Amino acid sequence: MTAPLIRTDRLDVTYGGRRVLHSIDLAIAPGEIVTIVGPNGSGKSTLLRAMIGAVRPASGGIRRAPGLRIGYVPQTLPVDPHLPMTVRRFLSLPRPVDDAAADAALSRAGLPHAGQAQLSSLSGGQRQRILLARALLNDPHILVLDEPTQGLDQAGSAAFYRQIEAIRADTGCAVLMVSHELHVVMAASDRVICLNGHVCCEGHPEHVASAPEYRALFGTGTGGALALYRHEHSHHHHDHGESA
Ligand SMILES: Nc1ncnc2c1ncn2[C@@H]1O[C@H](COP(=O)(O)OP(=O)(O)OP(=O)(O)O)[C@@H](O)[C@H]1O
Repeated sequence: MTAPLIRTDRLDVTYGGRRVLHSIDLAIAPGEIVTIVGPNGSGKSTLLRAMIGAVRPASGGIRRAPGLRIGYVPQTLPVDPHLPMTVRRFLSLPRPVDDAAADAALSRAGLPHAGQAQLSSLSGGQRQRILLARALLNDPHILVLDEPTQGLDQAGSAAFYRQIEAIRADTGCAVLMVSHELHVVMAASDRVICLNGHVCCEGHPEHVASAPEYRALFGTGTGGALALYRHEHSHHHHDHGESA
């Protein structure tokens, strides 16, 4: 097996003595798309932030491949979206980038002509793509996205995840993202990890969607959407006999 880009080893994170992540073992291989799902407060953002080095583990380790470049997409725009500022200028904060790099990143993110647009004029979906473009500027080995489709409707989310898949196909980067919408991301994920302070279950998206641990957390509320997904995309679906 190829060496992972990032791996955690019995990772624990505590806030003020309260443990929010417990003994997480997780490895991301080059080029794979991994989605973390879990209820509110289950530690999803904390896990991402620990993996990029923004939160210190209480115990356990995190190993990153030497020279690893990470592209991080935060939940929301880190500047006031009403400030008068063009997209092009935003992409040069905090580090100036040349026009060729900015254009390439905007194209990859699916907004090739947005450079001169004002940030304030963008829709929620377009703003997410600008954040994605910014994360692509340093040609990352891995993209890390924290609920990138928050506030988008299902069609907008699906389009965003297709863009992520296209970027992976073009650049070969790995993707680690948090999502609430398993039924929307499952088509674009190689592996899903269901988190609730610890790893409840993981595996192929359809395996996780039908796992009792996942259903205990989320109920069967996505059953209809899953059926729709299967109907549309997997006419030859059959059970691979995986067990939790
Ligand atoms: N900086 C912090 N200081 C103290 N507690 C925090 C901090 N950040 C998060 N927490 C707490 O840690 C727990 C996990 O939070 P986290 O944001 O990682 O969960 P999440 O799964 O991403 O949640 P959501 O789905 O609501 O975004 C929550 O109980 C949260 O209140």
